Amino acid sequence: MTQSLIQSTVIVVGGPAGTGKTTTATALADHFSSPFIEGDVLHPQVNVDKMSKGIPLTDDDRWDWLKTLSQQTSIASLDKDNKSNIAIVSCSMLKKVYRDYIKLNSTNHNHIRFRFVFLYTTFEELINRVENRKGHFMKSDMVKSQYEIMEIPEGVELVSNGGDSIAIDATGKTPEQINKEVIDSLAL
Ligand SMILES: Nc1ncnc2c1ncn2[C@@H]1O[C@H](COP(=O)(O)OP(=O)(O)O)[C@@H](O)[C@H]1O
Ligand SMILES: O=C(O)[C@H](O)[C@@H](O)[C@H](O)[C@H](O)COP(=O)(O)O
Repeated sequence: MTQSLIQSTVIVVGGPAGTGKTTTATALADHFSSPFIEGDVLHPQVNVDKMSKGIPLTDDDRWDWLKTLSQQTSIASLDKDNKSNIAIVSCSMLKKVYRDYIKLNSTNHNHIRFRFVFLYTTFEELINRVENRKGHFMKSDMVKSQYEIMEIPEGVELVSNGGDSIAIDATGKTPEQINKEVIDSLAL
């Protein structure tokens, strides 16, 4: 695939609960003047109910949600009124198979460049942040299951090796530092 076929870019900001997805995605949207879609808003009510009770989602609960967020963000990136030709979405995308699924289920994956920005930090920091977060269905008892299944992008997944992903260790960094590191690493 040559660069000339690329019409737009979808940036998916991921990582476990409390890692800073919404904070980073909002800052990226501001930087690029691009739309930001909060992935949690696209869950069907049945998923929200499950997570609210502290029950982790299964892969079968996730596929339709991942497809929906991929397609809505792809459409937003291609919208003729979106001059940046970039759209941003937050999604935990904890496993490689979810990242692959998001890309393959886009409306037009041959013409959309994907960038998966995976943020991670320590388990203790995540627990602390999620416990202090108000008004969200994810409670801190869900962080353990997320941390256990989390696959930080590595090897051929990385942009530096020809892939679509960047992995950012957010530990001890301010949102501004993280944002700069992300923008420098995106290779857009
Ligand atoms: N780099 C950071 N350092 C310290 N706290 C942060 C940082 N990034 C985000 N936070 C805080 O952590 C909490 C979770 O951030 P949020 O962006 O909502 O994460 P997520 O969307 O991944 O769940 C919020 O209270 C936010 O203000
Ligand atoms: O920021 C958060 O609170 C979480 O990351 C939240 O977004 C949740 O994890 C997913 O929406 C559920 O999906 P998974 O079970 O696949 O993480």
